[in-house]
Amino acid sequence: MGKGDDDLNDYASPACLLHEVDPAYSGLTPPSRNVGQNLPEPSLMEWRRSERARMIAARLAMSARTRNALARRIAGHLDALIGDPAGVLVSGYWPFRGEPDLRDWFRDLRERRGLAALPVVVERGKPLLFRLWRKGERLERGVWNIPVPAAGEPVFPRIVIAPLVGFDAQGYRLGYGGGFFDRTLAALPSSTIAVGVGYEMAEMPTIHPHGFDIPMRHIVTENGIRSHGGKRDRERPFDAGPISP
Ligand SMILES: Nc1nc2c(c(=O)[nH]1)N(C=O)[C@@H](CNc1ccc(C(=O)N[C@@H](CCC(=O)O)C(=O)O)cc1)CN2
Ligand SMILES: Nc1ncnc2c1ncn2[C@@H]1O[C@H](COP(=O)(O)OP(=O)(O)OP(=O)(O)O)[C@@H](O)[C@H]1O
Repeated sequence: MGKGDDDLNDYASPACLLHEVDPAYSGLTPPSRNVGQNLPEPSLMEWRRSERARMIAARLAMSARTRNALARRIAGHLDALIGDPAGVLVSGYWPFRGEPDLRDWFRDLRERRGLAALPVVVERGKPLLFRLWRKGERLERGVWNIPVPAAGEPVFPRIVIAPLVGFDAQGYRLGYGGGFFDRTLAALPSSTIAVGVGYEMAEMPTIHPHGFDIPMRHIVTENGIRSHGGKRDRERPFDAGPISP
């Protein structure tokens, strides 16, 4: 995808070498044997760690060209989901470790009078805050070197787009393991619409959700939209209709 006014070019060095770990190395129980069971806490943590490594390695194994093609398809589904973005505040993310690059889509959203925001890590163990991400916004490197708006009052997105490492059939999202989006969604009004975004290959039978894991209202991959907001949505998982403002 193209470079823009707010591009930081060398941001993308991975914050860790997780993607180089061979999942077979961990020797953990395969996920299919654990579906529907309550794993003891330490082994669940270990299992999540190895699943993260496996998922990140798999997406980084795709070429940048393939990832960009998938990101364009994801962007098309986001358009169908959100409809007219005018006046709607949507939080996004600055892509790293092979996440779908939706920066062009966010630029386009702003051109259609939508408002974009980026998450800021305040501190480990605390909710994220969001700052407006306007055209020409000055970005600085935040925690883990992720670019964040350098200044601005906190804003409260109506739609939170959460990049995912894995997702399951219930709409639960596996992230990088900081618990940031769970804490953040718990702190935001319940009217906030959480949209998990990732590649179809990130689907897993279950992430073995904890009590604190908050399911996404929608999961968007290159294949379409899965909605988990209500009974009717669940019956028509690929026909969610636009989100009304
Ligand atoms: N592009 C993008 N930006 C984002 C997120 C995201 O998922 N994607 N976040 C979504 O939350 C927040 C950052 N979350 C992160 C959480 C953990 C690590 C990380 O590197 N963690 C350590 C291990 C941490 C631990 O286990 O305690 C590591 O992998 O080495 C990086 C970012 C805010 N910005
Ligand atoms: N609402 C919460 N309140 C307190 N602790 C939480 C909350 N949500 C998550 N945590 C803590 O965060 C840790 C990581 O959670 P989890 O494995 O779900 O992260 P993740 O969803 O993969 O990461 P992220 O959201 O940062 O991408 C958990 O072990 C838990 O202790």
